[in-house]
Amino acid sequence: MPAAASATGLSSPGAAPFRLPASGCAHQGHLRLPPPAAAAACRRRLLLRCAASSGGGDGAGGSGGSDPALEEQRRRQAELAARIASGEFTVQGPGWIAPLVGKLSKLGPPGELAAALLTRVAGAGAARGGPEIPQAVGSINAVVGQAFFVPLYDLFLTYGGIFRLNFGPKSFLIVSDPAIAKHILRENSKAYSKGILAEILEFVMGTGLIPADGEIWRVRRRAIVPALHQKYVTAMIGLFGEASDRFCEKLDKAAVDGEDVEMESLFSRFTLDVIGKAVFNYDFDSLSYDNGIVEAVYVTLREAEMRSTSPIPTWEIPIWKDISPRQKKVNEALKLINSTLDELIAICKRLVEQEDLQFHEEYMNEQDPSILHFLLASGDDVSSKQLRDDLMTMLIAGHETSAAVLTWTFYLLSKYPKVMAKLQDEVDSVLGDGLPTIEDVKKLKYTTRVINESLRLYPQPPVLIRRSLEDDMLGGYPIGRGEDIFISVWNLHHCPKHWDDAEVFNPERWPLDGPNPNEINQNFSYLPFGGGPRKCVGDMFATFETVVATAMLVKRFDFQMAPGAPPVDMTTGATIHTTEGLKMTVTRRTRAPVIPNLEMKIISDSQEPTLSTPSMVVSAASVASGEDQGGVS
Ligand code: HEM
Repeated sequence: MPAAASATGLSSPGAAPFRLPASGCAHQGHLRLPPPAAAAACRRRLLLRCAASSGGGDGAGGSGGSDPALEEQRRRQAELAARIASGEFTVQGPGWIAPLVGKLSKLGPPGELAAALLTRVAGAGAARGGPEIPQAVGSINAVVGQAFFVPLYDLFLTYGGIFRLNFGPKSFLIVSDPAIAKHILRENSKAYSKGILAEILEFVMGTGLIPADGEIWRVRRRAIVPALHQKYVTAMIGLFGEASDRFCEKLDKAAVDGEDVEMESLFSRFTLDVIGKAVFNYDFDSLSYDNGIVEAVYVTLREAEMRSTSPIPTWEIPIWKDISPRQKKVNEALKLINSTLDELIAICKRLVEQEDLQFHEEYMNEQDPSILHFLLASGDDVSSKQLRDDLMTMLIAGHETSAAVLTWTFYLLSKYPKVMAKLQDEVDSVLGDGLPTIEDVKKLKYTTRVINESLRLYPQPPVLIRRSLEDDMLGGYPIGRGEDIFISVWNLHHCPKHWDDAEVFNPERWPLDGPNPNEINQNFSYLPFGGGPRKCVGDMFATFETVVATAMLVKRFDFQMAPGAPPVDMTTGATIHTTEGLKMTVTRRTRAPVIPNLEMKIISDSQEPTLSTPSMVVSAASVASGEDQGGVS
């Protein structure tokens, strides 16, 4: 269970956002930072606390032995801690800023511009003479070579639930406090836009639902949400099962050939196949083939990820963007995707025109249950460009996220064999030989908890991005319009104050008979699908997809890290990737032979079951396949 979710603390002036331990380590703004020696002592205490709660040990599952990835993570944390303690990131804010901003503002437009710049560099609080948000300045080197959200965790432990981070002229507010996250995402969501995210994604998603703001977002959200109705999501379970079955065939071949497999790329292909069918009824079949369109999708995705992590926007440099081979490739990929989407839209339009249409709330075309079909059948009055933007957005939103969840779930399962054993027990008792049904999925409660817990440890994406559209108060601090904000879901999900043994993969922390954990019942300490009006529209879809895939894969196979596999480290794009893939050895599962007992049902030649005693069953199919006799299911 989450540890006590206190949202009051020492790091802000009023109703402060996050309370660090009663050691008084949290600092009240950059004007009151302790001297480096005190910071070092404070930092050591924090580290000790975190190390004590760090996972990799036995925990619920018992990985048995130290995890090199965790060791490396600890080493980096200690290194960064030493740099924080040395004062490298700490700026002492001068008290002359507020009066100077006041004077500059009175000097007409040039003065106003200078005041705005100074406000941006110094922070809104200082510029307004109000309490100042704790401030850290980083050298870009602090983030290079590791996923950028990792050092933010250490800074969070030092500076509290909201602090400012400056990289040269760029300034960001880092939010790791549930109450502030709730304020931005839900209570005052209208005052925040997608900011940088919209700018970065414009080239691929245009005004699709993720980057869109204002009226366009409102209209498109209202059109798209109804398409993911209960009946549609239930129908998708069949699709998840079929795709998982194809995945199993692929793994089966590798198991027979004794070849190790790189699971991260396979998960990516699996989820691409699923989302293509689900959103616009297109079979990428990327698990079987590499073709032009699959490559085009990946070129585009990698470009989006590169743009979201690159410090210099080379793609905006006028001549460079026309002659750079990389940009040419991206443009060609986009052209191919757009023409494919246009073709799919045209085909679907023809189908809808020929249909004897009776549109209603849970409308679904049995042959083509895709979201595109629903949107066109609903008479959605939308331009082809907007429709394309929406489809592209869902393709990307529903692809890499689910793939990343599956990747990290299987990594965690390989580290926690007891969790894997319990998971396989549940799956064996629930799933039969056919594809899972909605009833089965509802019974896969532990499997669902495994996914919930994997999403806690590896949230996808690890940060949510916003920009303030007006002045506001965050955790008692005034902030100005135009602030770029990162809500660190990673920090929220790893906060030692909120979670017992925060670093341990422990699906048991979520009771099986309890509600499905979400941002509401965890009061914004757990945000796997965001929160407020911009919450993910595919949360149910994605949960069922990852549950079905996990269940079907672990039913058929055992998974271990391959001998000599590279260490599994994190890197960031839009989601958390591994640095060098997830190389695993996959083996067919063998199960202990079932010894028939007198309580078992005897199957006659005619396949009509005759009961020798009133209760139990051995199915003819399982006898024929040898499943229960140590064979392969
Ligand atoms: C495990 C898989 C998934 C995860 C972890 C996930 C996570 C998220 C998160 C955290 C957000 C909120 C972003 C923000 O507030 O800035 C979001 C938004 C969104 N997601 Fe997902 N998502 C997943 C799967 C899907 C799928 C399968 C679809 C489509 C079928 C989808 C479609 C969207 C869309 C359209 C939005 C934007 C909603 C809006 O702004 O109104 N997602 N997702």
